[in-house]
Amino acid sequence: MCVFCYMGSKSFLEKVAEIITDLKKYNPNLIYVKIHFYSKNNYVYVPQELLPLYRDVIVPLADIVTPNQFEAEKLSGISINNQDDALKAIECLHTKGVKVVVISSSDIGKEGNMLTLASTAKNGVRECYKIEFPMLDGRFVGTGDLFAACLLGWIHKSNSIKDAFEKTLSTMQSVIKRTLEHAQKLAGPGNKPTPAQMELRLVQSKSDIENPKDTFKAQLNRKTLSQSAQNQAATSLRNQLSGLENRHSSSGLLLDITRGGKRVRGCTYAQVTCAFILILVIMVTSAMMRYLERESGFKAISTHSVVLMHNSLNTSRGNMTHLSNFP
Ligand SMILES: Nc1ncnc2c1ncn2[C@@H]1O[C@H](COP(=O)(O)OP(=O)(O)O)[C@@H](O)[C@H]1O
Ligand SMILES: Cc1ncc(COP(=O)(O)O)c(C=O)c1O
Repeated sequence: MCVFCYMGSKSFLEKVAEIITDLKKYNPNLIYVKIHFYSKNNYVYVPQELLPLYRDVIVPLADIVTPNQFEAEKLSGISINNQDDALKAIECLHTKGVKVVVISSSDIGKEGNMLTLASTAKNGVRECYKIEFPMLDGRFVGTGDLFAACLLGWIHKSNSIKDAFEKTLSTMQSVIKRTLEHAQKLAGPGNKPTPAQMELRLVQSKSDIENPKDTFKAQLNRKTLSQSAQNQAATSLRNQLSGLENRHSSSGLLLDITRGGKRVRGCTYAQVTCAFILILVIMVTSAMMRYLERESGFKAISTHSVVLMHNSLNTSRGNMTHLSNFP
């Protein structure tokens, strides 16, 4: 497993992409998690010009991403104002190839609440859960990191997104409540805690991290994608398919047969066309034979066989036939 978060420079990011690609080649089971990277509370950590690199190179390499609402908007280009928008943004990230998309926080729930969404994509099937809870009054640092770490740990242990999501939320809320209570005690009545006083009470929350309480139940999101989102998803799919066609036409291949990601056989357009013409010629010749036999009383016989070799198509065998005059 491999987790990356904040990277502030283009060359670092490019190197990360290179390393992940290499590591995945050696170990296809490697899980690469892209956690939040960009911003919090509308504050942007990384240079704006890195966004295209994150969006187009880094995210497609990731198995799991855990953006907050603002980052999900930036990565998908979709402004998230309600659950339908959130589903569109999630769909967009899935179509980039990400298997698990979790929006770690958003303000699209009920007034005063935070809403989180966790979605998986397996064989084209989407499973999306949501959990809503009250937003506490305070700015916390490191919550995105803790969220991603807990989620990854539980996905690894239980292999169920629902279970991992519920346990993660339970830990988060325990840690945050403990942190806020402690910070308010330190600050004194009526005072706003300082950022230092708001430092997450991680060590004190060891048991809540190891054994989360059974406090949160994730609801299956029964809301289906709106027509526009479906169209958008279909467009992405079409784009993907056209990308596939381009790849084939650029390699001159019509058909690729792959095993373990490696092309084991391929046919060019020319090869497939030749095969079709040959089949057509054989069918027409044989129909002519039958017709001439019927009309003339002659007998058509096959005198020899010719083996037609076609380099990358399977070897095919066809009969060359001619007419013999029998008394
Ligand atoms: N103000 C808050 N009130 C309640 N929970 C919070 C609050 N801020 C963060 N959290 C918890 O932390 C998790 C991650 O928070 P988020 O704000 O998405 O992190 P980041 O923006 O750092 O990626 C949320 O799912 C939530 O459980
Ligand atoms: C520069 C920087 N600031 C703050 C954070 C903490 O981020 P968050 O509060 O979103 O977990 C990180 C974590 O990656 C970071 O790299």
